[in-house]
This record gives sequence, C-alpha cells and structure tokens, in this order.
Amino acid sequence: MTEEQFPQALSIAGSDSGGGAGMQADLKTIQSRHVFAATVLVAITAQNTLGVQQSLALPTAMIDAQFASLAADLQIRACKTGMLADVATVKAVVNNLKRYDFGPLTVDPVMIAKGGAPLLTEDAIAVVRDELLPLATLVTPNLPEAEKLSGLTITDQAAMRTAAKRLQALGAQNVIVKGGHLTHADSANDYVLLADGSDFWLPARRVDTVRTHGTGDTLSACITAELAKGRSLPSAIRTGKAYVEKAITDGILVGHGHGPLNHWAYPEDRDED
Ligand SMILES: Nc1ncnc2c1ncn2[C@@H]1O[C@H](COP(=O)(O)OP(=O)(O)OP(=O)(O)O)[C@@H](O)[C@H]1O
Ligand SMILES: Cc1ncc(COP(=O)(O)O)c(N)n1
Repeated sequence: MTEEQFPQALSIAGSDSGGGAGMQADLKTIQSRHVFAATVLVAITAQNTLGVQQSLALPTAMIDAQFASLAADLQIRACKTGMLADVATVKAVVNNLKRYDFGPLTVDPVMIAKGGAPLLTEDAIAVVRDELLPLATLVTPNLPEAEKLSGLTITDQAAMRTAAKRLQALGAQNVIVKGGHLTHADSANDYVLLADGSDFWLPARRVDTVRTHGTGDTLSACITAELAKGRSLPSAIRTGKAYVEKAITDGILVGHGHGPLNHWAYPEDRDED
C-alpha cells in the first residue's frame, strides 16, 4: 500500500526581499495553513516596505527547469501565480501550466506594487488576459488590475460586478474582484462570481492602516492552500478573506512604509465554511 502524500501547494511568483509580499508572503501563508509549499521563482526584487529598488526577471530556461523538477517528484494539488514580470515570463509560465497538472490555478494578476513600481510590463497585460486567464480556476484582481483586464472603469460596487462578468467571459472560471482599492468606502468588500453564475459579497470593515503590503498575495495564497487540502472553492475563499482580515487587523510593525501583515494572527486550526 502506498502512503498518501501530504497536501502540497505551489507559488509561482517573484521574490520580495522585504519579506512582506510576493513569494515570501505566499510561503508564510501556505505554511501557516499547514500545507507544504513549493515554489517556482520567476523574478527577484530588491524591495522593502518603502518600495521596489531593483527588479530582475529570471531566464525562462530556469523557469522551465523548476517546473520540471517539481513535476518529476512532488504531487502539487493547487497552484497560484503572482508577479510575472514580462511577456517572456508569462509565456513560459503558461506553457508549463499547460504541460503539467498542478491542480486548480489561482491567478493573482499582480501589476503594480503598493509603492507604484511596475511588476508586470505594459505589453504583458494582454498576454495575461489572452493566455493565462483562460487557464485560471480563479482570478483575483484588485480594482486597477480588473480595470486593465476588463477595459472598464470601476468606481463602485455595481461596476465590480460588471467587471467580474467580463473577466469570466475572457475565460477565468471564477472571479474575485477585490475592493481594497475602493478607498472612499469605509468597507473593504470583495465581490465573488462563481462558475455556475452564483455570486456573493465578502464583507469586511476597512482597517485604517498603511500596513497592507502583500494583502493580495496573502489572500490568493490562503485560498490556494485551502484548495490543496481539498476544501471547496467557496469555503477556501471565505477562509482566505477571514485570514487576510485578521492579518491586517492584528498588525505588526516592520519597516517604515507599507508594512507587512501578521501571518500568525488567524488561528491555525480554524477555517470558514
Ligand atoms: N485597509 C484594509 N482593511 C481591510 N481589508 C483590506 C484593506 N486593504 C485591503 N483589504 C483586503 O485585502 C485583500 C487584498 O485586497 P487589495 O485590493 O488590497 O489587493 P491587492 O492590491 O492585490 O493587494 P497587494 O497588491 O497589496 O498584495 C482584499 O480582501 C481586500 O478587501
Ligand atoms: C515580488 C512581489 N510580488 C507581489 C507584490 C505585490 O504586493 P504589494 O502590492 O502589496 O506591493 C510585490 N510588491 N512584490
């Protein structure tokens, strides 16, 4: 009898040397959900809570090699993408995701860091939209990303719903449009549109803080970890929202700018149904 493999999840992302966002946020989140985290590193940033000082995309042959290593040994049950840097990197990731079955894919279409630095070149946005979105089980754009991908202007909750429909029409099966950037509201409500057409809101009180570096990465990584454990998508999404809300609310002071989240805050034995 073969022993059952421990749940394994994969983060395909860039490194944030400051430790608050990107692959580091993914690792901390997945680890805290008691899922084994594997990584495909696609870019390196010299970054802290004040901004991104330098950025370097890795050679695509190195991306291919990391995917091949994982496919040859691990049993990845769910995966996510974060920073994908440029056209060549997005295409390399798309090709590998078509080659290997790493379970449900969550696409966090990271474009611009909190401090304003670009993490995806402008010409790569169309490649994400046309080639990566159709592979996505779930896409989790913030408002500016949803605008770029859908071509719509989003200033209220009605427009968030319209944008989600547009993203589904572009090929993503399920969509979360995150309301963190709707800064005129005192709430941080996210809109969820599922593959079967049903929808719901994830309500949250807006926390008045600058310590929100890596919120999007943390949300999508938590969802990915829950999916790797075999949780249903709605349950994984609710746990992700509760996890990120607690990680913002129980903040820690690190650095002098947009500080990171508290990845220990959400109880490790809890989840939302
Ligand atoms: N100030 C806040 N208070 C409460 N929840 C927030 C706040 N800011 C963001 N969130 C929540 O955090 C999650 C990520 O949202 P956001 O729109 O900030 O994504 P993002 O811009 O992709 O994040 P990042 O780029 O920092 O990783 C969402 O669930 C959002 O509602
Ligand atoms: C490597 C990497 N990936 C993702 C983000 C997005 O996070 P944020 O918008 O909070 O800066 C980032 N800053 N760096």
